[in-house]
Amino acid sequence: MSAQLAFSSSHPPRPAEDSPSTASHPPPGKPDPTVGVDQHAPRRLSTAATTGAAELSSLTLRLRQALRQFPDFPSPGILFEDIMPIFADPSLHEALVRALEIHVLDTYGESQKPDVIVGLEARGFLFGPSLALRLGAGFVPVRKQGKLPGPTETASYKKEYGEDFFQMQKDGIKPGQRVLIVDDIIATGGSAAAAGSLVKQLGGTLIEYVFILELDFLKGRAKLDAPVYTLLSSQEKAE
Ligand SMILES: O=P(O)(O)OC[C@H]1O[C@H](OP(=O)(O)OP(=O)(O)O)[C@H](O)[C@@H]1O
Ligand SMILES: Nc1ncnc2[nH]cnc12
Repeated sequence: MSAQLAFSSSHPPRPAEDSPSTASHPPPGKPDPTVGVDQHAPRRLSTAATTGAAELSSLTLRLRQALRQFPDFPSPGILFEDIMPIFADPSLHEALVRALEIHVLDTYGESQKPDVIVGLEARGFLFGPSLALRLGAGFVPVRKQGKLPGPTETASYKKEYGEDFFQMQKDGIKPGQRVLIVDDIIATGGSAAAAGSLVKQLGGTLIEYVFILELDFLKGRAKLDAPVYTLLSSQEKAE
């Protein structure tokens, strides 16, 4: 039942760069790293990316140790993963936001990073806004039905222990904006899939889902049609 540390991602690492570049202005003599990348070619990580990977590894070890599990909450048979100790400790809170920042910058670089972080109610609100601020992105909430004023889009979903409706404000995302969805946990994937469909209904380009923790045995990522990254994976199926 113990949590396993993993950097779980469907992304290949970002191509090597010796100096920063953008899609329109790659460094002189270098191929544009965002165009025509051979996904299967072996890659050399830059010094910065290697340093980032080492820092990420040490941060996630600390984060994993902070998690607590509560059997039979909120209903019998559910092993509840409690992430709140991370937020009770400022140094772990900082470690979480820094780990996610490293992941996004190592994956997308400055030039391709998201315009908008979308966070899911309620636990996606705990770190989505801080991550957005670090990345210079906007933060837009996905809320449970009936909480947001003005015109909204609605999507229904089923989760590990119930059914619900999510909403976003129609003007929350401008067509073509690059969107990254964050939440604390992916279990069945129902919540995240509904959030992804809302982002697309609003015209956003969904670049990635990012979670702190993944309940691997529920195979929630199979419901998602964008890349998925989780800092930690955990919970083998309960006996
Ligand atoms: O992958 P899924 O099966 O959809 O489950 C994951 C979702 O369940 C939890 O939220 P919950 O709906 O319990 O609400 P809360 O964040 O308001 O506590 C969790 O924070 C995720 O949002
Ligand atoms: N097992 C679990 N622990 C914490 N949050 C959850 N959300 C859905 N399943 C969960």
